[in-house]
Amino acid sequence: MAATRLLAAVTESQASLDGLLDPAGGNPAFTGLGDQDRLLVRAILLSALRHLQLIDAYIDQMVDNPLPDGAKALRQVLRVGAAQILFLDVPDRAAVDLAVTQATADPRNRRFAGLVNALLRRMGREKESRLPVLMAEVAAFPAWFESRIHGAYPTDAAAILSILSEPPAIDLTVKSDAAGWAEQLGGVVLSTGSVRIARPEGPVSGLAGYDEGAWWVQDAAASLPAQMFSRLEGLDIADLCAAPGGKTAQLALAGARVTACDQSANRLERLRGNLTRLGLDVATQLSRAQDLVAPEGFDGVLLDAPCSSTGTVRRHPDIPYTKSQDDIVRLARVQRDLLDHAAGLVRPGGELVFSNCSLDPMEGEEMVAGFLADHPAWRIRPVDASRWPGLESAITAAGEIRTHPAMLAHNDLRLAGLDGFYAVVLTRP
Ligand SMILES: C[S@@+](CC[C@H](N)C(=O)[O-])C[C@H]1O[C@@H](n2cnc3c(N)ncnc32)[C@H](O)[C@@H]1O
Repeated sequence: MAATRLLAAVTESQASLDGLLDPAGGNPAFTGLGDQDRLLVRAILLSALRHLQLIDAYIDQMVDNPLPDGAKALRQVLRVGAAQILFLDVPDRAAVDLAVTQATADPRNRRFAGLVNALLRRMGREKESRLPVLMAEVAAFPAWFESRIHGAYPTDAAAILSILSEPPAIDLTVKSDAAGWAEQLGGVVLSTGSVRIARPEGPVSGLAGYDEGAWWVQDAAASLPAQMFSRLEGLDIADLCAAPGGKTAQLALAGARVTACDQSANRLERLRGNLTRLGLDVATQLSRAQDLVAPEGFDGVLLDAPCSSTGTVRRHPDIPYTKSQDDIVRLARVQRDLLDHAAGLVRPGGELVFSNCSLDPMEGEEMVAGFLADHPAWRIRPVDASRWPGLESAITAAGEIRTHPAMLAHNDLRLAGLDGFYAVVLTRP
């Protein structure tokens, strides 16, 4: 029941999956479940959303008459059943029985219980032969999303779209001894300094080093912006959109005096908890970045701005269904406002690092070009392309960073890929 209700919330009401599944304040249909059921529901939702276009096309091919628009509740039951049958290690019989029970329990679906039973059983019988054909034929994501990726990455779009349906590896930013932690956790050290491990069966909090605060989870691409300041030790640095604090931790670890600001009390609380576990000390400020007043200014400012997050679809497969092109336009405006304000907080000669996890140039290269056109004395300080071996292609001609998920390719898909990120260092005259 919970899975169909939550899938409906994402696909029909554009609710964020992270928000729905948040242990503190998430949807009661999820938070009220026991641990095992939560794991299963999460796995069903991730699989259903990663393969939603394919699942829908499969369902549509199997019914004689197209499901009417009014049959939304029925489609959610079929999607949840199909996700288990096609992509999860759940016995087909159990997935079919559960779907039929659900259909029977809902007055809107009761008369379709026979259809649910027949369709899902047939899916189980035929999947071996039909799934590969559908995978080759059906576009993986909604048209608006695919078209933005094709427009921005004409040569890499196919590789990007293909890896976006894969669950990502886990990258850890370690306080020290990356080689030692890689050996202990069975991972590899990336050129970013991160330790990459294949996704463990259980929660990461069960891994060695978690309790002692030796590392934190942070995609390798997300670890780049904080590394881009030319100097941090002993400097005053503001982290304007800081929670949950991955970049704040890097800045503090490098010896900066950090003021971590976020507009969300809950998320700032999470940041404090994370920094406490890591034994790192920073000042926190609950504030909108636009309202932060600092007459003395800062030596450096990090603006890791809110964005469409399209670079993180591997871990947030709801994004193509909860965001739209209009959101990208709106968020680019928000980012520009925040960037203008952030610029005013930088001391003369200081650095402003702007970053976000969108794949869309409108929220990155184009937005920053607009800022530079309006602030002609500001400059990009180009990143040295040899700094992170293997990521040379992530440095733009202007010296910005532009990563995408098809980078850091690996034969073992469990260890491949990178979040999409944009980052640039801007210097104040
Ligand atoms: C992409 S997340 C930041 C991730 C964080 N920098 C990290 O590395 O862990 C964006 C954050 O910006 C915060 N935020 C959004 N709009 C804001 C604003 N106008 N002022 C301050 N914080 C804001 C959100 O609450 C969210 O925590």
